[in-house]
Amino acid sequence: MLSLQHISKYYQTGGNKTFVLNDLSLNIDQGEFVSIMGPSGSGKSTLLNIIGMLDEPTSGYHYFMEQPVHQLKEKQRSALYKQYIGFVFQAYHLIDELTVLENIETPLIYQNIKGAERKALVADMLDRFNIVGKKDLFPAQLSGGQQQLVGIARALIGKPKLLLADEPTGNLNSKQGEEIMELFKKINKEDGVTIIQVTHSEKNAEYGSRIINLLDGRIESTTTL
Ligand SMILES: Nc1ncnc2c1ncn2[C@@H]1O[C@H](COP(=O)(O)OP(=O)(O)OP(=O)(O)O)[C@@H](O)[C@H]1O
Repeated sequence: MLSLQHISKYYQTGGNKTFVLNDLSLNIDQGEFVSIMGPSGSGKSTLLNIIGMLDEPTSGYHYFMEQPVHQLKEKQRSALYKQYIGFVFQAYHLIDELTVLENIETPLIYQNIKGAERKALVADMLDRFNIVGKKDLFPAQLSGGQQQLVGIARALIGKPKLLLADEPTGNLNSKQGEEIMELFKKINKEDGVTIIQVTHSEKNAEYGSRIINLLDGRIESTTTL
């Protein structure tokens, strides 16, 4: 599904190049649940953002769903993203002025899905995530755990093949975090959604089938569970 080959990313600081990712290669198959760990500054978010096409490497080859992402134009990349990828952020990134229902609906509007179908899809998602009663509330009226559920519902509404999550439980208490991890496990097992998550938590990482440890922009070790 995903192949990164010799990916590097550096920033020019003064006369020096600071490498955030250094000649990193990685393959991920459809159906995997991968956890990325590593100390602060080791390049985890940068790697996830490159996989999610929110950031570009300085060099290297990036293939996703058989497409050479490194050769695609911005418009083609964004079409690929919209079709296949859902992104969940630590800070939720919900739109404050929109209700729960409207936040979840947003990706479908971008995908030009008609009103009646949108309503049906959102209703299913609200039901599945047990948040029907919250549909007309605004994000500020929800707990952190509920906001993250909305963030995940929004990421999944377009039926992505790949779900990317950057510290999805970082702002949650351990019970809420566990619920999110259980939900990820279910999405991965039952719906076959491939998941790549960045986490600082050993416990959360173990929900995955493979743990990749980054150090200084390189893969230091990989553990298969
Ligand atoms: N625009 C930039 N200019 C220079 N350096 C940058 C820039 N953006 C990111 N970096 C550096 O890239 C490195 C990796 O950042 P990244 O966010 O990928 O790390 P991380 O492993 O996700 O860290 P954390 O666990 O703290 O979130 C950091 O040292 C950061 O300072």
